[in-house]
Amino acid sequence: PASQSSSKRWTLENFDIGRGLGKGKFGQVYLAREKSSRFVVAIKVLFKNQIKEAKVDHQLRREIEIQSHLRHPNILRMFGYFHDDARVYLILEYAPGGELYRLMKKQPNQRFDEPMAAKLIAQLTDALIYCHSKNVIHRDIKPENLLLGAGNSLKIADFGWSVHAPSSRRDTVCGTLDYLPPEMIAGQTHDEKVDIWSVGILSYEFLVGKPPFEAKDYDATYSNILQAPVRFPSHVSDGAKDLIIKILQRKPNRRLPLADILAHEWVVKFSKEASNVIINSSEQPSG
Ligand SMILES: Cc1nn(C)cc1-c1nc2c(-c3cnn(Cc4ccccc4)c3)c(Cl)cnc2[nH]1
Repeated sequence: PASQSSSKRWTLENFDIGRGLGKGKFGQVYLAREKSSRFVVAIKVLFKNQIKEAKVDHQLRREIEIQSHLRHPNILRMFGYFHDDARVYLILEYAPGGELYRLMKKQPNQRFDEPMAAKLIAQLTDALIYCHSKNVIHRDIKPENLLLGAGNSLKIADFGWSVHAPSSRRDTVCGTLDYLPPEMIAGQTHDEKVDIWSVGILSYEFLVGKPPFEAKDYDATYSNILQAPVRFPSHVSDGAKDLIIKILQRKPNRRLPLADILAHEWVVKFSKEASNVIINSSEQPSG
């Protein structure tokens, strides 16, 4: 709503705070409702001392700068932010479907059918085409950073790692390596093609239920990302295999461009088909 322009001075007084929605490394997200408009949002609360200790305040500033200026149906909106002496509050779009990986874990065999996977891949690709058109690379596309809006629409959240391309990562990678391309784990300069690699990893994970280079430990994963051939279970169709192999090319320039992913026959065919995904009906708000 126009009244929620990001230039308005917000304070906690403007909101009724509801239940906790989730926890991240630096803070917690709460359901909230803006009092005058009764508009429902998610408020991410981050502690200033933790941010300073971890020296990620530049990352937070970048997340705010980037996410508050992006406008796309598959990118979680940031409506504004405010802070008090101890905390920073990000006013974010509320995604009623919750975290994508939870929905995936609920499916039979903990993976999506081809129509659902193709729909998610098409939405993710569309959002990244938009980001790259603004010279923004996300760099941290993984199931934990994907939420579900109304109608199981995909929402990219958490731009904490996004930068303007090209870039050479200075901060140490923490958390899983599974979604990072060879050039990033080797600490080389990288560009927006790192996000294409993540689409390939996620495409595999949506259809198989786990990422292709997953291994028992960090070093084994590292080695797999750099040299292991991608292996597919027999239930993965030839069309899906063709797409994923064309995306997961170790040389960035050989990767299928995002526009060609959207136009790939498997994506076009299945993103139009109805999917029988089990939605988290218990969590859908009534009405
Ligand atoms: C959970 C959940 N269940 N249902 C039915 C809806 C949701 C929901 N969660 C969100 C969330 C949400 C919550 N946690 N997280 C993870 C997190 C937390 C703190 C820092 C970084 C990342 C995101 C958001 Cl931002 C935005 N919208 C959300 N909606």
